Amino acid sequence: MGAAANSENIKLRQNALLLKVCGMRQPENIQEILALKPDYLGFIFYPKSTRFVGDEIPADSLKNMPATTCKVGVFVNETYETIRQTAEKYKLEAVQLHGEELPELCQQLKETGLLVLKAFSVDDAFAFETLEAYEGTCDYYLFDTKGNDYGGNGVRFNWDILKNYQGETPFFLSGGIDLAHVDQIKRLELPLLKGIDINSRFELSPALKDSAKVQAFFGKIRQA
Ligand SMILES: O=C(O)c1ccccc1N[C@@H]1O[C@H](COP(=O)(O)O)[C@@H](O)[C@H]1O
Repeated sequence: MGAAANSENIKLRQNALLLKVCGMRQPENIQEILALKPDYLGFIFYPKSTRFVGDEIPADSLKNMPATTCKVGVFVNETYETIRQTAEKYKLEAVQLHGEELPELCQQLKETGLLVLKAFSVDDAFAFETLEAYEGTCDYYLFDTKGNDYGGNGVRFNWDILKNYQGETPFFLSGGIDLAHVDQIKRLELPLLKGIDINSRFELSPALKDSAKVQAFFGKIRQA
């Protein structure tokens, strides 16, 4: 799917929470999750992650994905060139920058037509002023829990802190989200919350998603 078509799709679905399943790797498992029609599917291009795609996914296998699902590459402190080349190779439509990437890199990548999600590690001391420099440089923020690793820690942060967010960029909620959290998510009164990202809490083993559990989550969250 091209970037323009993709942003059109996202606009059409902007009233519902966008659902992203991250950390995919095995081709059969990818097909199982695609059958559930996620809005975004994430692939980790961070070599130190247990979910690193490595060579397990032939670049070709990501080329023929349904137009309704946006392919996201997750990167940690990579260069512009590496991200661009990887995006080209795997035909990614979006990039999630999950390290200490600067606003300039977000802007540069956005200008290429890629959708840009910039992740921030949140704890009770998170300084929302940090985000001011990123306004307008990315399409979404992604608020994840500050933990030992860059991502995939499986731990939630205190969502109440998001009431302090004064910015204009819409965001995804991430970090340890599990099936049991659906009701709490639905009660959140955060107008700029546009998407939910699930990952390690839906796994049978690293990068292998439990499709029945993902289906249960999607079913509950998509219920009016
Ligand atoms: O999942 C990983 O291994 C990972 C590694 C490096 C950067 C990001 C990573 N995953 C992202 O982490 C968040 C939260 O995941 P979890 O629910 O806490 O397991 C999610 O956005 C993933 O995209």
